[in-house]
Amino acid sequence: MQFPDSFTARMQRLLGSAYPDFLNALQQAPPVSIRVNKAKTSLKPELMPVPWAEAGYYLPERPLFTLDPAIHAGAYYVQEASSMFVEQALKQCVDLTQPIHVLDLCGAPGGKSTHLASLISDDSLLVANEVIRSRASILAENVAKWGSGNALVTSNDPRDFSRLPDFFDVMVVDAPCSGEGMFRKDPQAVVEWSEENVKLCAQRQQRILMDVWDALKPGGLLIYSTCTWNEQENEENIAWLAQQEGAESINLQFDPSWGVEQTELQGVKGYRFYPHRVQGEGFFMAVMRKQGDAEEVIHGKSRKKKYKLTPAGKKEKTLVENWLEQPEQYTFLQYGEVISALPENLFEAADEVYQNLYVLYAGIELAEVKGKKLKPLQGLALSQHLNKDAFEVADLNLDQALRYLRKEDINLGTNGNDWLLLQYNGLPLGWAKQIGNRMNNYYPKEWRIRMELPTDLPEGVLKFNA
Ligand SMILES: C[S@@+](CC[C@H](N)C(=O)[O-])C[C@H]1O[C@@H](n2cnc3c(N)ncnc32)[C@H](O)[C@@H]1O
Repeated sequence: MQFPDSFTARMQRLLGSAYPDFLNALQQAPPVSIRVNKAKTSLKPELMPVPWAEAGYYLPERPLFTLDPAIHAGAYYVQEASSMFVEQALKQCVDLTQPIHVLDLCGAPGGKSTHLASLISDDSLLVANEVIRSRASILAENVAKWGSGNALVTSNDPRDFSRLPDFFDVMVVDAPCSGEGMFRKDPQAVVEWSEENVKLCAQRQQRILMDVWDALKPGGLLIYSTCTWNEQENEENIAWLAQQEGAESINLQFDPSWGVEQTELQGVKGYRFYPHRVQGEGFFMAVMRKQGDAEEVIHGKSRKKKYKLTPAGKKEKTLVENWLEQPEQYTFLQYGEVISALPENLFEAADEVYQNLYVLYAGIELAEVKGKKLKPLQGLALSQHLNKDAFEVADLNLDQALRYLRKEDINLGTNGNDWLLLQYNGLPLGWAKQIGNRMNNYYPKEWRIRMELPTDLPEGVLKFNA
């Protein structure tokens, strides 16, 4: 792999005598890692753990993930290991037992959003945002598959968040960057790299940070990250923010054997990931605390009386209530034909988000009203809070599961007129409607597997027991 001269010169300056090791690591195959959804599976895989992430594991090789139904069920997410370091910032700096408001500003495809969803409490709110609409749909899909039920997926420009002053306790800005850390995984990133682009990225990152800063509560935490190594987009930007806003740099504690490199510029600390030191791609992260006292801001106090969210009708609520475990913890909402559920304590905060942002997906989408009947929705099938006992459930083998996920007609030899929840290894995949001895496949068209199935189907990536 040939790198631009100025990139090489900078990396030589940054790494000194370790530069040949770095170069050598860039020629190796990138490690493959996943993060397991512990709310969906009790499995502890016999795999090497990612040291800084409780549910992170390395795989010995890259399987054909598409052919593993468990990934479609949201039982795990394929995520680059270095970026799982965000977990350390959350665990070390935030009381995760308390209800908090968290923003993942640059969210698609959803690695950090699904990770955050696993770390925060059920009564905390996650706003997973992605400005680019087509990418926001992918984010919504991954958030729905993860199934936490306390996330809102929005598609807004960072500047729109100024409409929510002092709203978030934690903000993750995983900024669009020049992508040097992805050179090994994505040769196109090398082609697109230039000093000019580094400069443009750094300026755009400053703009993004300024645009969202007001939405962070006094005393709130900013987790800033990029997948690049140049200082302009990393330490220099964070030092600039500290100077502009008087934000305090937060120091993280970790085992030196992890290989994470700590840097400091003007008293501001950053954490660097290099492929010759960690099993992961290039990554940078810094943690800052906004000045002020968090106690000054009271959550959930709405200044307005008129809500945008509409509670579901009594009749509809009664019909869907037992579809969730612990329904008493939810408020049931209806917009148009869709009935959804949100943790009850999040109603005010979610309404505030609805008043000010474009919301694509919210909470648990439970059902669509079809005349006098209700059609269960995909969000319910994949929810961590689904009450399976409320439905007729059918187990699929690997071949049937993949055909179902391809949206093919499958025949299980059943007879009836009910909705069927289809599952693989105990993991719900979606719905089918029985019509006598036929069955209609209700898997979402946009999510379907498009590849042809091989004749020899591989085993799943992991043996999941739900
Ligand atoms: C590094 S990626 C995010 C990866 C994601 N956090 C994850 O863990 O899966 C950066 C994201 O920022 C989005 N983006 C691009 N321009 C942006 C802008 N001006 N403001 C905010 N986000 C932007 C990109 O579309 C992209 O999805």
